[in-house]
Amino acid sequence: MAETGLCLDNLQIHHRDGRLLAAVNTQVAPGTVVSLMGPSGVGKSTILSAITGALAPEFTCSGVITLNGRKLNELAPQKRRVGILFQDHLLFPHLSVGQNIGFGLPPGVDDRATKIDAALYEIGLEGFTNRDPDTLSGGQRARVALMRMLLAEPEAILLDEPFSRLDATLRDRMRKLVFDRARAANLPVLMVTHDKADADAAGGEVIELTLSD
Ligand SMILES: Nc1ncnc2c1ncn2[C@@H]1O[C@H](COP(=O)(O)OP(=O)(O)OP(=O)(O)O)[C@@H](O)[C@H]1O
Repeated sequence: MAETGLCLDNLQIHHRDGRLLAAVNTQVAPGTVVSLMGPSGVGKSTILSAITGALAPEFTCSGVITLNGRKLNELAPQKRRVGILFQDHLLFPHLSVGQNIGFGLPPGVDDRATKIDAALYEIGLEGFTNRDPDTLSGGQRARVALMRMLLAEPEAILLDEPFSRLDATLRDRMRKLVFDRARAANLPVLMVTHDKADADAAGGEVIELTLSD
């Protein structure tokens, strides 16, 4: 049977000139979190880009990335079914909150307005459909970004320091929301963080990357 979860089998990222940037070999089981830590510039975000298919042309990657037995390496980003959350909780500024959420829904899905309303209700933002994203607080933006990602029904979640800009109370709430949702949906989560408390809250394996010479 094909292996479930997210597997990074000897994933190596090289600069175009051949220098090694980062290497990682791990398996993230469904419903668990693996934390990627290490100094600034060690290549944590670049590893996530290799998984989403958004690796900058300055880099190449080798090794095999599989998600629930599907090899991702050559797949177009939109076919990988990997969701990612960033620290800036990037929302489309020219779209309303409802349209931002709706962006996560697969095209052609029925009853979009009802699904968007239900999603907003679930994150405590009932009635926010027509609001401009710029009028939201950081915590509200974070929840909208999370919902938009989940509605796309990803098979794995990548987190690039999504809690780092939130204040302590919101950070706790957001961590719980993300980890609970991932566990409930049995999704593997790979989280980049500088904050040991994030890794402690996640409770899974911690991989410490070190700078190569
Ligand atoms: N698009 C790019 N073009 C060229 N170099 C890049 C690009 N993106 C990142 N780099 C370089 O690759 C290295 C790794 O960057 P990356 O963002 O993956 O590190 P990181 O470990 O996530 O750092 P931080 O913790 O500061 O976010 C850095 O030296 C960075 O300057």
